[in-house]
Amino acid sequence: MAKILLLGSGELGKEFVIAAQRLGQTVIAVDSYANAPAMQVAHSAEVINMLDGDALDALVAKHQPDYIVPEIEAIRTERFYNYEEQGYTVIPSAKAANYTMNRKSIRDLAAKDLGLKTANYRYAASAKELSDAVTEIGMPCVVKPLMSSSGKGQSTIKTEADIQKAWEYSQEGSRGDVAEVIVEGFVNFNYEITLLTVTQREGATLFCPPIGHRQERGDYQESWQPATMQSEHLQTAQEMAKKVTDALGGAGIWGVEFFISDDGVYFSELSPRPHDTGMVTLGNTQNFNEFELHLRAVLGLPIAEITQERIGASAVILASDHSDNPTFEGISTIANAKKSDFRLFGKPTSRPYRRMGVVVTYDSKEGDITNVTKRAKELASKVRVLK
Ligand SMILES: Nc1ncnc2c1ncn2[C@@H]1O[C@H](COP(=O)(O)OP(=O)(O)OP(=O)(O)O)[C@@H](O)[C@H]1O
Ligand SMILES: NCC(=O)N[C@@H]1O[C@H](COP(=O)([O-])[O-])[C@@H](O)[C@H]1O
Ligand SMILES: [Mg+2]
Repeated sequence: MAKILLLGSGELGKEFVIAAQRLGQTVIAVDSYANAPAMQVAHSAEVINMLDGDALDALVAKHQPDYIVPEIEAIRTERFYNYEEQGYTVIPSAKAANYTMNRKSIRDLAAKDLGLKTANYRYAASAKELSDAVTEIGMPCVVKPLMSSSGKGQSTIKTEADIQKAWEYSQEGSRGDVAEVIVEGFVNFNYEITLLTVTQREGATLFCPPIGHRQERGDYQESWQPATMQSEHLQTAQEMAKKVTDALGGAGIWGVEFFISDDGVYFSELSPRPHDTGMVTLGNTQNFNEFELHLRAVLGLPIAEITQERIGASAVILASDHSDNPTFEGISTIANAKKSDFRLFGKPTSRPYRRMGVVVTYDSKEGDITNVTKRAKELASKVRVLK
């Protein structure tokens, strides 16, 4: 029986804990607030500021876990290297968690060291530097805090007048203690995908069928699996995913994000953990969902194969207001729909655009992916989060 210290307890952690419970593992769920989704299904919970290295050290010393499993990016990941030296196993590895929490480390690794094709980019640490970077990159361009996720602090600059706003917005959305931003040339892609990639302690790197998705405000709205794509683009994406996960090292599932445009496949970024767009696998589109695959990789259990069992889609249920007691309207309507299912995450509070639940739809492999995606979107739109 392994003891897992889960650092971050949102919806992705919750499904991971459920997978771990099914295999009889013990999980301590950690986050910065009480009653977070994964805490509701774990053996025990801890509330700490995970950016506080000393608090993190104390927690690891107290629980002496077999596996440290980061679920969010905003963690004092520099300490992970010490834990590895002390003999702890960090998932997928200290380097992976540390590099991916900062867009600068992962982008320089991918573009400079590994030579992967990415958008043009610059960094900026002030409004003035941002203005200079925009001149070099050209408009439109995308600005993101070096430390943020789910599109927080992200905006697109289309005209000179947007520059100051983009800087201010980036500073509001930045997590952690870094003010710097990345400025990326806007990639005019035809579509974007997440390639769920599984690395194992022993055994080959495995790939899930590609997931297509649509984003708004830098945050995912719908995802579908499989994404229709040319086999040569898929092969290029798989090669790039293998290169970057090999360089970061360790075992686990990764969500590797790509843009596919007329001039080929661009690497965007990757999560060293289950990916939000991968919630589509909760519709049993595969023999193992992304959380079960992550768990197997964490525990070092072999994965004989990953197979697509049916097609599916997911669509998010977002809040529109602040509330300390959010409730839902329209649940019986979506419960009544065929070939679909849903999750409500149990987040104790809501805020505008906070993801509170997800709808999944599915069909047989002969079904129509556009139709399945349309159904997911329509069902999700029937739910309202009330304050
Ligand atoms: N350079 C770019 N050109 C065009 N679109 C972009 C670019 N960078 C980001 N986007 C759009 O914004 C979305 C979010 O960007 P990104 O994945 O970098 O943000 P994030 O905050 O890390 O999101 P998450 O944590 O959900 O993965 C992308 O999926 C894409 O739709
Ligand atoms: N794109 C990353 C992502 O989807 N992460 C998921 O969102 C949670 C935070 O949600 P919150 O901001 O609503 O607390 C995280 O804990 C993780 O499960
Ligand atoms: Mg992303």
